[in-house]
Amino acid sequence: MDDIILDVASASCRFDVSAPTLSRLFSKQPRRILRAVENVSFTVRRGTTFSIVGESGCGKSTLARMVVGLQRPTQGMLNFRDIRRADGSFGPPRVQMIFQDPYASLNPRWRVGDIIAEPIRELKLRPDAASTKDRVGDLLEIVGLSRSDASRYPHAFSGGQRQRISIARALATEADFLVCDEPTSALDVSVQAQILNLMVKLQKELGLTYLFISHNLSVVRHMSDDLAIMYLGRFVEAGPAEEVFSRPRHPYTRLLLDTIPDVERPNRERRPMSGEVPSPIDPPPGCSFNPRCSRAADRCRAERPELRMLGGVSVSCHFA
Ligand SMILES: Nc1ncnc2c1ncn2[C@@H]1O[C@H](COP(=O)(O)OP(=O)(O)OP(=O)(O)O)[C@@H](O)[C@H]1O
Repeated sequence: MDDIILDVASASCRFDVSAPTLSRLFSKQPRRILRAVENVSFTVRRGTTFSIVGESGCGKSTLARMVVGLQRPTQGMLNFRDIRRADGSFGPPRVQMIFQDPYASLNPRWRVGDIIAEPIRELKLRPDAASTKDRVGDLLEIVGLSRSDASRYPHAFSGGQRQRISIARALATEADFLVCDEPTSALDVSVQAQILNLMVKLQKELGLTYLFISHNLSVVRHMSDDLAIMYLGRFVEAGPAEEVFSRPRHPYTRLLLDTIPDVERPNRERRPMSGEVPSPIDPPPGCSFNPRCSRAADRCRAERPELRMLGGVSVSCHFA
């Protein structure tokens, strides 16, 4: 399946973080604009996983929130294309978000069965209480829990099980497109793998499309079809995941790759990520990565490199 389901064109999100007007006028401070996402373009193909990776504060969550409509872009467009579903209906995909902290996103006072049934009732996806209950049971089994878990409360479950409940609730809406914002980063490594495997299995079985956000390249390594590396609000490298992993062209991508363990090369030297991400309010001139780049030259400090295509991958580096 190669049809485009999401089209993002030159999307930006800027926040005005100036002091309140009066105090700004008295102290003659200029306006302070934070560029959380700057001029980002990409497409997501139906049934695939598009991953966005970058350090904390690079704008991943803001982009995810724009995709689900929780944050308006200040420029550019984000468009979901109509799709034909298995039941024959035609229309925009149903989009749901899965958050990092499954406990915070589940109402602790509700039984799990009610949490999962709520969207089914709200969207009138089942004709009566009995078939809703049946569907809840099916969903619990689909995510690897048991039907009897419906009567328990969220606190009775482990972090990994709670994330399974979040996934079941998202699927209860008959979602086609899941925006997953660091869905495993609050979990132990072994549990992370179980949740990722579940997501891969569900994608295959249900034809789901994922926009997967992570700060950790190793998390997305085995599940991404396409990958974008984000730095200070911009994509610095984007393309087919295999190509980016096997031939990273941007120095920042290489740095991110250097920080993750490689089972095939266990003795490889692993360099820790050094330096701080500059402020998105006052980004450095030229390439925003230049203060941390070992290869930075005068040109990098003066001129911002545009994204250009190199072997099927777009890269913004003067020396790629
Ligand atoms: N509503 C807001 N008002 C002002 N600034 C914001 C707002 N939301 C996000 N930001 C800023 O935008 C930048 C990008 O934040 P965002 O949360 O998108 O990054 P992130 O890559 O998801 O980081 P993290 O992984 O830590 O959540 C940060 O500097 C953040 O402080």
